[in-house]
Amino acid sequence: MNTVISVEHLRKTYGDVIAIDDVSFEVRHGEVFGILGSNGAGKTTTVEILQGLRARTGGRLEVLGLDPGRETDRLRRRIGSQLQSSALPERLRVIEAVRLFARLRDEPVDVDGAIQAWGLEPLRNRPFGVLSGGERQRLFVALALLGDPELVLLDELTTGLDPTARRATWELVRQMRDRGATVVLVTHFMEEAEALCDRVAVMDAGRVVACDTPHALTARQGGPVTITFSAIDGHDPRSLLTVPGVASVDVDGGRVSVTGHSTAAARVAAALIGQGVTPTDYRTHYPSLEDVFLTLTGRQPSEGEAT
Ligand SMILES: Nc1ncnc2c1ncn2[C@@H]1O[C@H](COP(=O)(O)OP(=O)(O)OP(=O)(O)O)[C@@H](O)[C@H]1O
Repeated sequence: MNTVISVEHLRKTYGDVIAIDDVSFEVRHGEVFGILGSNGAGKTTTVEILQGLRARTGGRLEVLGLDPGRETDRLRRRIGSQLQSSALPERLRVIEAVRLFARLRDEPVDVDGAIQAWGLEPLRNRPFGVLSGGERQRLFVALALLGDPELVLLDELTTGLDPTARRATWELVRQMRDRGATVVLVTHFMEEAEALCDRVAVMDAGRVVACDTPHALTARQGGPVTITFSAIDGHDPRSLLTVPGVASVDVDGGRVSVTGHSTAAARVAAALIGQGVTPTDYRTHYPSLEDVFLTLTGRQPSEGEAT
């Protein structure tokens, strides 16, 4: 699979502040790659260096075969980048914004096609200033994707959106990927990363502390699976300790709690049925990316950098 972005030992300092200490990762063609981290982890600095908006202090970097530090203009024509909200004047109409950005592309852009594709037709003549958060994001996605860039960089795309608008925006990201773009998505929403990303890099204090698929990370670092159900008269839950993969069995206030390897959930269910016991409230909690994040960094994704 082609490598679209290759980052090796990237470093960025601002005077005494080490924003990026030592970051390495690769992004492959056609994937949605997540960069996760709490506030101040170095995510924005990383994606700004990737598109040549900031100079690196050290390390090697290649984006679409180009050096963002030296070949910035050539690179910018091939990538789509999400704007910050403040980047558009309040009175600029949606259609005017799309036309303006279309002119910045080398190749002719089908403006009406873009308006249709991203559901902007009803908003066509509305000024940017009156758009809702979700409508703005839709416009930003459309602008980032004008001219079908090979690589799209999105930084905190859904911050400030309500759950419905957030899910609608996730759909837009999936559409980008289906059109063949490679997407780099900066987020501190673990649920978003789990829903969208093929692979994620977890950043903490200027370093990548893990990089893999969400599934591999949760299987490796998310901790055990927990199974709970109500104790049943005449059944000794400790008999489950002999089930392969089970690590512990506890009974507390009539509630049985079993922990173990991810394969234990199915095996415990089978063992219970074999013992003639069928709990009606059998629940399984699989570790999530949030658990992984906590294990790896010792903090919640929304927490700031420890000082
Ligand atoms: N221009 C700058 N001058 C000095 N320090 C900076 C500058 N830009 C960023 N930093 C510092 O570098 C570190 C990384 O910042 P960055 O914005 O990349 O983090 P982030 O992971 O994107 O955080 P957030 O989720 O809050 O946006 C932070 O400690 C920040 O204060």
